[in-house]
Amino acid sequence: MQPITAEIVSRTIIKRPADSHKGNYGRVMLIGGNQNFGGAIIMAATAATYSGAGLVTVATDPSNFTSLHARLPEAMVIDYHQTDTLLNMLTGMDVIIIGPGLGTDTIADQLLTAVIAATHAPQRLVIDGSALTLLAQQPRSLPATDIVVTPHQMEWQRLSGIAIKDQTPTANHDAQKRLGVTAVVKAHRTTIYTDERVWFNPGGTPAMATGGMGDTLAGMIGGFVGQFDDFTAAILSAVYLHSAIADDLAATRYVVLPHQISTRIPTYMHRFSQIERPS
Ligand SMILES: NC(=O)C1=CN([C@@H]2O[C@H](COP(=O)(O)OP(=O)(O)OC[C@H]3O[C@@H](n4cnc5c(N)ncnc54)[C@H](O)[C@@H]3O)[C@@H](O)[C@H]2O)[C@@H](O)CC1
Ligand SMILES: Nc1ncnc2c1ncn2[C@@H]1O[C@H](COP(=O)(O)OP(=O)(O)O)[C@@H](O)[C@H]1O
Ligand SMILES: [Mg+2]
Repeated sequence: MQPITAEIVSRTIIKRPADSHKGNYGRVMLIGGNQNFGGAIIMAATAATYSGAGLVTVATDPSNFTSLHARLPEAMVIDYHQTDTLLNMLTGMDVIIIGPGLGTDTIADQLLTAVIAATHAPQRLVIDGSALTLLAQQPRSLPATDIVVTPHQMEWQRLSGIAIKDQTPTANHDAQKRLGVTAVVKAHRTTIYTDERVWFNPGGTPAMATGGMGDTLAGMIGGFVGQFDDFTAAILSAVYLHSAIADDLAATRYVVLPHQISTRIPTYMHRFSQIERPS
């Protein structure tokens, strides 16, 4: 196992070319947020936007439109029941994040099936939260493109079949290879599995044990993979920064809330982009 290092992050988050525009930094669609879990998709969309995603569209239940706009006017919205419109828009997206607050009812299940079938390379797919539970209940063949799953230990148990107590790096890596996607297994010390390697995140604090913390990470990962070409490095950088920001906040706070992390992402990205590293 290798630790994610600050060097990886500073090599990944580079200064933006002056001659660039929002179309260069990722069109990201987030799909989730049912009538009960609107907060999850709002937190994920907030994190994606603060992570630098060029254009953010949220496909969600219409009951979330007003609160989303009040928190995040930068985001566009679409009713996720309008499947034809959604799938049409999906073709123009660089990154699709599905699952935060999606729920596991029939509508959610059908939506996941439709989105997986419509996603094609070079689009990048982030599967989180309820979408992982649905995938565990009914496996579907995934498109041949960059895909990352972001389960916590219970979701990983459902998806991989490995009981939490048996989730060793070796067992997890075998399961990741079977699934054929990058896996971010979230815990106190999050581990990341690619075909080649196992990484661990050196940061993280129990001050992060708040609902929405993983939704925020999913949004960060989506924002980063939409901007930075190296898929693995973008994921590792998001995982590292998410907990590095939390660790700094936890130096003086008992609890860290997800939105407190999101609002600080641009400052941390700026800091890492200023560090010159030999390539
Ligand atoms: N404000 C909101 O709208 C929120 C919505 N959420 C959404 O709710 C849906 C269900 O997700 P949940 O994760 O709550 O429910 P799950 O039922 O998938 O998992 C939670 C269960 O897993 C257990 N568990 C074991 N190890 C764990 C670990 N390392 N980390 C976290 N939990 C662990 C917990 O104790 C709990 O019993 C998802 O779509 C999620 O995005 C949650 O993110 C909470 C906040
Ligand atoms: N004790 C802890 N130490 C380090 N990180 C933690 C701790 N508790 C939670 N986290 C982090 O918070 C996030 C929680 O994700 P998740 O359970 O999916 O949250 P949610 O679905 O409520 O948004 C993960 O990134 C996890 O690593
Ligand atoms: Mg989660």
